Order: sequence, then structure tokens, then C-alpha cells
Amino acid sequence: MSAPRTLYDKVFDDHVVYSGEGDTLLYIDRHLVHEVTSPQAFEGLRNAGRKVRRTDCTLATVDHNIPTVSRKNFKSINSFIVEADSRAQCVALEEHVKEFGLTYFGMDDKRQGIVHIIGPEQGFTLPGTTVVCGDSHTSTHGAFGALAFGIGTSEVEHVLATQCLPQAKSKNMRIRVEGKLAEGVNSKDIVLHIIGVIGTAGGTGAVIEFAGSTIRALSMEARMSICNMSIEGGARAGMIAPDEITFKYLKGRPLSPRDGEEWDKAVAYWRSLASDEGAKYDIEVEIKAEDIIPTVTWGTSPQDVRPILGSVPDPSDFPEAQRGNVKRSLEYMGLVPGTPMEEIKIDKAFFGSCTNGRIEDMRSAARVIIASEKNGGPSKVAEGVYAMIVPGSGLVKQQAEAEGLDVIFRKAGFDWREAGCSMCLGMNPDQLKPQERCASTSNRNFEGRQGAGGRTHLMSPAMVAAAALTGHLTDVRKLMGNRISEDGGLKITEYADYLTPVTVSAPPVEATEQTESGPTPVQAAAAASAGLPKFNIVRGIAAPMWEANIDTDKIIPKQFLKTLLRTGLGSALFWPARYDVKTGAEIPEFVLNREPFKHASLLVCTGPNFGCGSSREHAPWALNDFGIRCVMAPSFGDIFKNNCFKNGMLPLELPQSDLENLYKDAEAGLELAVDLENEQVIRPNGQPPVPFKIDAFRRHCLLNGLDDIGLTLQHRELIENFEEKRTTVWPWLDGVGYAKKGQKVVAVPVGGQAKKKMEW
Ligand SMILES: CC(C)[C@H](C(=O)O)[C@@H](O)C(=O)O
Ligand code: SF4
Repeated sequence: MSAPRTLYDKVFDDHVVYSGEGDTLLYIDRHLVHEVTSPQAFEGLRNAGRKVRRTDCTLATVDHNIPTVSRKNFKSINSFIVEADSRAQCVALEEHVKEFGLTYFGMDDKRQGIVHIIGPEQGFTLPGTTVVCGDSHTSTHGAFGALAFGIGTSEVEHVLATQCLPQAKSKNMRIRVEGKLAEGVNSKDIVLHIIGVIGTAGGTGAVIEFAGSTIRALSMEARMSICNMSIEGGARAGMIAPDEITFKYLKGRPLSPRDGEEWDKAVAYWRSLASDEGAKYDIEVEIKAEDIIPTVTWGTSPQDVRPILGSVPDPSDFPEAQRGNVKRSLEYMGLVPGTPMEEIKIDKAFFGSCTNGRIEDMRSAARVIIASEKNGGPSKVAEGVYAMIVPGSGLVKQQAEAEGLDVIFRKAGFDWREAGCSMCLGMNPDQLKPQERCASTSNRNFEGRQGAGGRTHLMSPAMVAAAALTGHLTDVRKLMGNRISEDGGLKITEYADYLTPVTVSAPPVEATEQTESGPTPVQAAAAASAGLPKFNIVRGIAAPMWEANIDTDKIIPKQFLKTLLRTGLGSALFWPARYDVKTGAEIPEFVLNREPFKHASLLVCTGPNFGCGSSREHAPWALNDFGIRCVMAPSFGDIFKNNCFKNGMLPLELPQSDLENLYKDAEAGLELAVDLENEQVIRPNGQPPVPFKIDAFRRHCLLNGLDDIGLTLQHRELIENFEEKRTTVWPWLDGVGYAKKGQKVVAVPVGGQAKKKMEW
């Protein structure tokens, strides 16, 4: 009998292509692509003469940059998007999907929407699959029992080229939520509460399995909201074992296994994925549902949560080490300790995002409006407040309109928009102005997240609706009165009514088998290895920092993600802290604006969880461009860490006591040297060096400047064998959902090119 395994163990094991020295190579079943994190990946692919290996397992859309105004006059992205950088990224994606033959949902397609909404909607996301996307909220898809995680742009290129990724195994963590939720409390409250308990670094290095009776009772939409925010808890991924609720949700979706024998086989496999009795978890957390009430954030990190009936905390409530962060957050948020949360006034309300942009979220907001009116409460958006509702996809919008939700919203004074990421991050024109305060259904309240200087409070859709109506944060239960569990008389429709029937526009692609014209794997590895600078000794000034949870939005905010290049971001590094929001002038006290740190080639941070949050590889690119090749910290965000390695940079984890010493050296402006060959940090004035150990394979790659796409391609035969097995054991995973009957789907051999667009 083999040892009992967790859901994560099982999905991981079923995707191992190769396991040897260094990381394990995992096969990737599903790859979602959007315009922000892909241009450099396609460019890299083209430069190396590589093709997309599995066009049939790749799905692209535009979401982050697009305006959410009416598309009535939409003709093309080129004429529709006013802002030049945003337009360039979207146009680039349209060109890339044509060039590489990918399925693409553009702005004139009602299936377009936020990547994490459209994947599940189409049945592209399935239980037991590996799902990746150049986006940290890929964790959303774990709600289906998929192993789904965010990756950086270099990894996007890796997956496009090889359909595989080298992956180290994460720890198993289980969070059990048990019991019945109180009326008026929903999945967003659960996940905010959880992050408040475990902290934004609580899941670092782990995959979280959400379990327990409370989770089992949740709908797929609610499960997605929870898994979505696992990344805010620092985890590599979040997962929930698939069950009847999952199967019901998936049945009949365009890319789900076909009804009949294939469906039955798939369901039997999916059932087998649940964690075995007695499976071991490295970390266990228990949460009681009854402890959760509607929850909101007060600060600039998703862990800064308070129950709505609480008040703004005081720095002295926190351990000494955290007080600096708390003070800074309160200043930024313009809040006074002791203020009841319910007295905080808002200027804007935002509904949407990959956390809460689904049909259920829209219904939940509409119910609050209906109940409030019936109970004699406010029935319109409060005076002076602007409230916008942005459905997560064109299909969500269509369904909401068919249910009459748009009418309810419009009547109450809400602005009803088109699908996209919108003010979740404000890469499009939907942004907060400096010091504007927003009640938001999104997932991140980082400084400047929704607009430079803007202030974000995260909460559930029902709570945002309540705040929009009253003009201040409000316990939604007060507006709902005894109507909390009523359905509000809404007309609920079935999703299936809105599904686009399977259309087939591509002629059968019998075989994309072609003669090999590209470089051999060894040549490719050699050619690629020339691309990364070797890391041996990096000597120089080190910039000292002390903050905890320095997120990648802080390292490089959204307005700089619109580039098509990997270079030129150095001047924008730490932009929010480095420059005055209003004048753009340098803030003289900020460390990188001071001598000698303006010339730093190292960074020492004593706070944990450096580089948490978004998957943007722009963060290491900006550090690199500034001249910093190595960051030392107690711990790192998982995706940031990988992204550093992919750029020949060293994210070095060191014990706190060593970091304190190095911080003092750095602050004194003394030079340090990181000697990778001998695994030590050399300190000034003959003080004993700080030894360290990093993974042997990583070290080898850094010392030799090796690019691992080339290394992966050396396992080409194993990849092909895996694909053959996949077709036999899990036939529904070949991208045949949109294909014609009998159409054969074949991987593109390295160096070959699929000429035809693969419309599933
Ligand atoms: C643009 C992308 C890299 C980013 C992410 O990875 O999360 C974005 O979606 C975000 O929410 O910050
Ligand atoms: S978190 Fe916001 S910006 Fe990122 S993918 Fe989700 S909706 Fe888009």
C-alpha cells in the first residue's frame, strides 16, 4: 500500500515528466495568456526560433488594459483604446496570437473577460489539471481541484515553448473551515478572515488545501473567490477537492469532457483526487465559521483586516517589530486609531475583479439594494459616491442583463460597465485619484493599487453594496434586516443558456507534424545560455530596507507594466516610495535617492516576504536595470523568487540575525560581496563572512548563466511520451473541445510551426 497522499500530491505526481537532479519537470495542461505578461515571452520565442508547443492547450484574451466603457462603437482595438501604451500591449497580443496560431477572445467576442473568469466559464479549467498564467491570481482555478499557479514572463515563454515547467514540490498546508456561516457572511469574509489569521506570508512555500464542512457547502463561485486570494496568503496555490458541486458546474461547458463515456471516465478520475484519509500536512490551520463576521481591511496589506464592528487599530496593539509598518499604513490610509470602522466614509465603490466579478457576486450586490429599499433603508448610491460595476466577462454581463440585474443597478445609480480588470489595478482609465477612498471587491489594498495615492478597503460584494448606499463602511446585515437569506425575488437563470454553441471555424488540422528545422535541444541550450549573465561574485554598496511584505506593486507599480521590453525600468524602481505622487520629484529621504545607495548593486531587507503579491517579472527587471543583482531577505514571495532566478539574479534567504548585521554594514555605506561560488557573503573590515546554502541546481544555472528552456528541451522525448500517455489516460485534455469531430490534435514539434489557428 502506498502512503496516503493529499490532493496536491496526487495532481503533482500525475504531471511529472522527469524527475532527477534539480527540479522536477511538470507537464502543464492549461495555459492562459493575457496582454501584460506575454509580449516579452512571444518575443523571446520568436528570437529563439521556437513555436508554441500546444496551441490547443493555450487560451488568450485581453483584460488588464482595456477600457470598460460601452463597446457599441467598437471596431478594432487599434481605434478603440486611446492610451498609447495600453493599446500597444493589446495590439501586440493580437499580432502574437495570429503569428503563433492561438485561440483568442478579443474585445468583440462575448467570451472575452478576465483570464481567471473565462477559464472556468469555458470548462478550460478542469479538475486534476495543471493550470498556469502569467498572473498571480491563477490560484483561482484551484477551486476545481486543479494545481494552478501564477508564473512570470520568462516562465510564460518556457510553457509556450515546452508545455512544461521545472517545479520544486511545495509544502502541504490544510486550512479547515468548519461549521455554519452566520447570515450575511460569505466567502470573501472567510478568505479575508483567514488571511488575517495566517498573515500574507502564512502560506509561503506551501500549497493550501481548503477543506471542512463550510468550504464543502460553498458554490463554485464562492470557492473561486477563496482560492483566488490564496496568493494574498502567500501560498503557491490554493486547492479544493472536486465534488458533485464541481461536476455540476462543469457539465455541458464548451471545453468540458463530452457527455457519455468520456464524461464518466473524467468524473471517475476526478473523484479519485480527494486527499486520502491519513494524508500528512506540513501545516494545519483550523477556523471556526462562527467566528467570522463581515470583514473589511483597514490598511495597505490584505492581512490588515478588522471585523466591520471593530475599530481602526492602534500601532501599540501590535508587536514592536510591526509598529513601523502599521504607522505607515495608517498615515497612507488617512485613518486615526480608534475610529469605528463603520464611520469611515468612502468616495468610490468598485465591484468586479477576478475575486468577485462573477454572476453570484452581482446577484449578491443586487439583493442588498432590493432589501435595503424594502426595509426603508437607502435605495440609491449615496450622494457624492461614484459606484461602478464591472462584470468579469462578457458572458457574466450577458447573464446579469438577462436576469435584470443591470436595471436594478442602474436604477440605484450604479455605473454598469463592460468586462475587464478595471479599477482592481487601474491599468486602464478606471482609477482612484490621490486620497480617494474606495470600498472594493478586489483582492489587493496595496499603496497606490487602484491609483497613485488612492485608498482601498477590501470587502465582499454585499458589503461594497452597503457602503455604496450609505456612503460609509457599513455592516450589511443592518441594511438586510430579516431579509438576509431571502433571494430578493431575483430571476435566476442557468449559465448554460448563455454558452456559445460550439463553433468550428478552423479546417481540420490533421497533423502539424513537420520536419524539424530548428536547433537541436543541445544547440538551443547552448544558444540560450549565452543570453543570461553569469552570476559569480557581486560586490558593491547594499541598500538597507526594513519593511515587511514589500509587494511587487511597491517595487514597480502598474503604470510601468505597459512596456513591451524587459529593460529601462530602473528609474521607476520603488516608484511610489521614491517619488512624490503629485509632483513626481524625488523624495530625498528614500534610500535609493541617497548617496551612496543610488549606486547599490545589492539590497538587504530585514522584513520578511519580500516580493509578495503580483507575478510581474517587471519587479526583478526593474531591480536589475537599477543595477541590483541580489536581494537578501528572511523570505520571499514564491513567484518573485522564481522570476529572479530566471533573470540571473539571486534572491538570498538568510537568517534574521545575519540580516541584522548585514543591514548595519549596509546602512554604514560599507561594501558587501555576495560570493556564490563559495556560498558566502563577505563583510567589510575583516568581519567573519555569512555562509549560505542554495539549491545546487539553481546555483549551477546561475554560475553558468543557463537558461532552463534549453535544459527542458533536452527532455523532449520524455515530454512526447508523457503527451502520449495523457492522450490515452486523460483524453479530454487534448484540446478537442472546439475542434471538429475526428480532428486530431498533435503537439507542435520543436522547430515546427502550426500554420492554422487552432479554434477548439
Ligand atoms: C499584471 C499581472 C502581472 C498582475 C498579477 O500577477 O497579479 C495583475 O493581475 C495584478 O493583479 O497585479
Ligand atoms: S487581480 Fe485584478 S488585475 Fe489581477 S487579474 Fe485579477 S482582476 Fe485582473
